[in-house]
Amino acid sequence: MMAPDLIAPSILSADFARLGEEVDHVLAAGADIVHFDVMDNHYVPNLTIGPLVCEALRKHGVTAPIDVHLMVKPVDRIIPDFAAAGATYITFHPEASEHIDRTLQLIRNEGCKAGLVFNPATSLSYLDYVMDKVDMVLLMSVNPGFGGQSFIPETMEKLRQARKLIDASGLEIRLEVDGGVKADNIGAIKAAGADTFVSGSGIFGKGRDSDPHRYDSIIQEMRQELAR
Ligand SMILES: O=C(CO)[C@H](O)[C@H](O)COP(=O)(O)O
Ligand SMILES: [Fe+2]
Repeated sequence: MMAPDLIAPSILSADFARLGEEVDHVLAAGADIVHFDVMDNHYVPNLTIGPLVCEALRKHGVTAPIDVHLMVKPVDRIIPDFAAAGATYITFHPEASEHIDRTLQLIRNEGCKAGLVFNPATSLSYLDYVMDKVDMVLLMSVNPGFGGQSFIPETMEKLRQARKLIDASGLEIRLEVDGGVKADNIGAIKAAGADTFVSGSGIFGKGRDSDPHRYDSIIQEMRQELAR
């Protein structure tokens, strides 16, 4: 049985000068979880935000799950800091960890849900011996590092493969997709097997200054596409 759909706005495309307000607005508009992109200018060619910002969102009053997508190498030493800062999910790229099994266990031992992230050219075979230590499989539908890129169509077939693996495992594992997700492709992405949808520029893209109800209408449109 498929888990309920979750819409996860990526704050990478939010207005960082008003981050707390942006997160409040998007959650009030009906988003389910907050996708938090952490980039280190080493594993990926961009630099973003760390545990202090995650903690600041919790202090601001955000109670929704925070989905921390680590694009950092090495990965292990930052995990306890994110757990202490209030992360709910912590996902990482297998290429960024020397010991994937150990990193997954570290995340769960810190009290968070653990996930593996697959770049467009990364094989799903990384799941082979760790399926029971994973709460989330995240398929990148762009190469990581930047918001606003186009969805890579080959992701659809990979999603179908990942859905089969998850269903065959009988475990409760979310299948998330990240990169180029918009209202006009979210329905097809769900049909391919995803249940958790990250969208950055698709939600925050134009800002809400021109239309204060923009986040409500875009999330409503996504929900309608998911319900078809
Ligand atoms: O992990 C990411 C990039 O590495 C972002 O989550 C992703 O790109 C979201 O942005 P958009 O929806 O604009 O593609
Ligand atoms: Fe992401």
